[in-house]
Amino acid sequence: MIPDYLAEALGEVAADTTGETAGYIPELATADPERLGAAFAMVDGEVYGAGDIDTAFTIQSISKPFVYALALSDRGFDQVLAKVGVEPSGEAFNEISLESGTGRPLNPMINAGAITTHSLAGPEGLQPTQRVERITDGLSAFAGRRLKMDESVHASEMEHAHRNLAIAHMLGSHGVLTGDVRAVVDGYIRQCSLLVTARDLAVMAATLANRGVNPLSGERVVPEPVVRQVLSVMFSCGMYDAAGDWATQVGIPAKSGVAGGLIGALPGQIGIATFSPRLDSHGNSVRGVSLFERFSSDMGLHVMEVPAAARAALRTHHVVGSGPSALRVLQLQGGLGFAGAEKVVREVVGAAHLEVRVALDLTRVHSMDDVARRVLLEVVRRLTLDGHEVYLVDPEEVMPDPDPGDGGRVTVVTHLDQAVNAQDTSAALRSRPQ
Ligand SMILES: NC(=O)CC[C@H](N)C(=O)O
Repeated sequence: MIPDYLAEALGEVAADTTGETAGYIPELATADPERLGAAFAMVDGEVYGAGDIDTAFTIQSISKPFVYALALSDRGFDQVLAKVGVEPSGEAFNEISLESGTGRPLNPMINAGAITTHSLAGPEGLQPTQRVERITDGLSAFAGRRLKMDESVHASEMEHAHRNLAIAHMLGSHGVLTGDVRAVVDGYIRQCSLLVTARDLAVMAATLANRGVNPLSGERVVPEPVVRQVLSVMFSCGMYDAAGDWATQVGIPAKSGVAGGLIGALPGQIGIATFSPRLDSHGNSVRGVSLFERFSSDMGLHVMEVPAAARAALRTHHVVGSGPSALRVLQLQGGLGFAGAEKVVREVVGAAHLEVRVALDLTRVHSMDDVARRVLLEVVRRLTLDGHEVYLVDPEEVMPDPDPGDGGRVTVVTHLDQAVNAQDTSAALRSRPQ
């Protein structure tokens, strides 16, 4: 089903031959412009694809968020943020743009920031070759397999690296780069010359979506706070001077590369990668952008769209029985976060006509985060203090340690009918065994 959907999406963009392969790197200019592939990697490791998802090409700027993650992990936020900002530049990726005064690059997604970030990967004092090794190891961990370098692309790009060398010398003049500036540029271009496939990139993106744990290998590659930082910067800066359009039209943290790769990562959901070498004026893959626009609207992936789960957290809200033993039942569903739990608060706390007996039915809830748990415990506590009898229907025990404390009392049952039929909560119902 999903591969068919992907194949259909590829079919819809294949006719678009607008754009050009990257002309400023001779090796890339000769790439087959018709190559086209798309891959989804779920956070549980399932990978789907269609088209050229096993064709190797150089990662180029898609390496930038991953090396940024390594630098943040290796050197800490303070050291990295002192050298590289997080503001979108609104300029082309290879603009020689530095923050006035500090000389600090505006963000790690443009070349100035990425060259600086490259120099911050690994512990201080590494030799350039050791730093490239650290980066190769790190990006291989994100992919879940050993990545190799395309020496001919590296040589071709190094031969024409005038802009990157100019940027690096500007960084050196501000003390942002120290030591052998040319060696840093060479290392950065080696990082960009690592060979990946769309399948690899989808897994790398899924590792970010999966809080820094590679869903295939199970290896934790970087800590969660680093992932949040990287995804945030991808969202605001990943598509260079098309970042504004991207945020409104697609709305997924993303990163593009001039060899035609494009990735998107949605926290807790999915890693997406597309491959098509022809680029638009921003250096982003033309067909790749079209595919992401379609994925975002077809699957409701835009981060500003309310996920279905949160919208429908409160499945039903009804009363069973009548008179003093009537039971108000609130049936919740899906993965409960703050938004879902807040709906329960709105329904019951301070409600004008609320039955004495209230049941929160979690039978259809598959998970809840700590915020949701704390909100629901507070609801139970308040209802108890207001004189209500509260039941928690929780057959799968998705709510850990349901005791509200502070005078709150809840009776945990495994089936709703146990709450419906209860006459005397102390005798008829069992609490969760201690
Ligand atoms: N946007 C890109 O992919 C640019 C990467 C390329 N290696 C460069 O530095 O110019």
